[in-house]
Amino acid sequence: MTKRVSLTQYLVEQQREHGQIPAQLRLLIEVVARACKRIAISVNKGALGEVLGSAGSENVQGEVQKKLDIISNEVLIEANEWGGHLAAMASEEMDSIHVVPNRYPQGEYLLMFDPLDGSSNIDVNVSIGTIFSVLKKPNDDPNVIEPVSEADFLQPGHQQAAAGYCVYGPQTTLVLTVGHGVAMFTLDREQGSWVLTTDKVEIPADTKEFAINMSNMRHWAPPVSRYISECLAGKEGVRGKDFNMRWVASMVADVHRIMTRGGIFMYPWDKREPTKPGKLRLMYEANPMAFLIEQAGGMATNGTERIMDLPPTKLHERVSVILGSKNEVQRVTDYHKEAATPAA
Ligand SMILES: O=P(O)(O)OC[C@H]1O[C@](O)(COP(=O)(O)O)[C@@H](O)[C@@H]1O
Ligand SMILES: [Mg+2]
Ligand SMILES: [Mg+2]
Repeated sequence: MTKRVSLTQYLVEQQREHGQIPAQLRLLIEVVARACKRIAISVNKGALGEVLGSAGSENVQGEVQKKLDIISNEVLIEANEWGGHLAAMASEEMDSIHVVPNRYPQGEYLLMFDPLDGSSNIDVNVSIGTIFSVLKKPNDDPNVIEPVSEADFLQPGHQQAAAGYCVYGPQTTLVLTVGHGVAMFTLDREQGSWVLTTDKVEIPADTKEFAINMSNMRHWAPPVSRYISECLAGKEGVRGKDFNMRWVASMVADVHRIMTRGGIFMYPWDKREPTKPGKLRLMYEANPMAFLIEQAGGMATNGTERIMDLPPTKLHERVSVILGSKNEVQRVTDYHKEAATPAA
């Protein structure tokens, strides 16, 4: 029988043998993983646990909050605030940052999360998830006590110390990077433990599968229309191969499919609200997913630039997202560059 490796064992190995993560970060990830287990329990209760339906409130972005959005947000805050590894948290569901109260020990990390991703899928029993990202507080000199501010969070994605997501689907799976590859852990529901099920995830560079909300087609920019119409032309077109399409409408589930078998995911800028860079959030969705995708050998851009190099200007910033199999993301990015270059 092959030896089962738990999340704790994996993280301890990363810390001790490879010197890749400090103890504080290891403990912080374990707290987040425990919170995800609690969220999974609520998700699994469904109609029996009064967790379905709208909460009757709106978040800072004007989106209707579901009960599970609020429950998941509370679980993550409650689990993390007394852990002693954090200075503050920020969430898609909160207007501003949540500083760890000073009755609890203070840590040097900042945690950001989309507590419940794919909210429109909660009530219809389709896969949803939690996405998280960890940054280090810029001034972590223990001799200088400075209050945490929103500005501390505005670091580009390449400075993330860790990122991950948990997908609540037929299986509950935690996918994690601390900057040295990507590992997947499946929740053993009987034992209540995370078991390493895939190490060193690798996304194939080529794919025949794309994920985009096709109902927005008429609003897309020309490079996106060009790419998708070439995919749709199949074997007879310039690509010379048939493509398949998938759209779960939970970023976590769509990205998890790409992590597992490759593909390209796009939620690009479109003409509906030209001043809005995109629908997805840079800090809670795009940056952590870009970190995971790159760590698995894929690529993530906003059409022209690497997502993880974008300097954030505000907490709830939006961004255009193109990520997944390297050669396809490169192709869409090249189309954007060509479109921006005036013909000679
Ligand atoms: O319904 P649309 O426009 O296709 O949008 C789907 C996208 O919106 C999101 O649900 C946004 O996430 P939230 O549920 O956290 O707001 C993504 O997960 C998904 O990719
Ligand atoms: Mg989301
Ligand atoms: Mg959400």
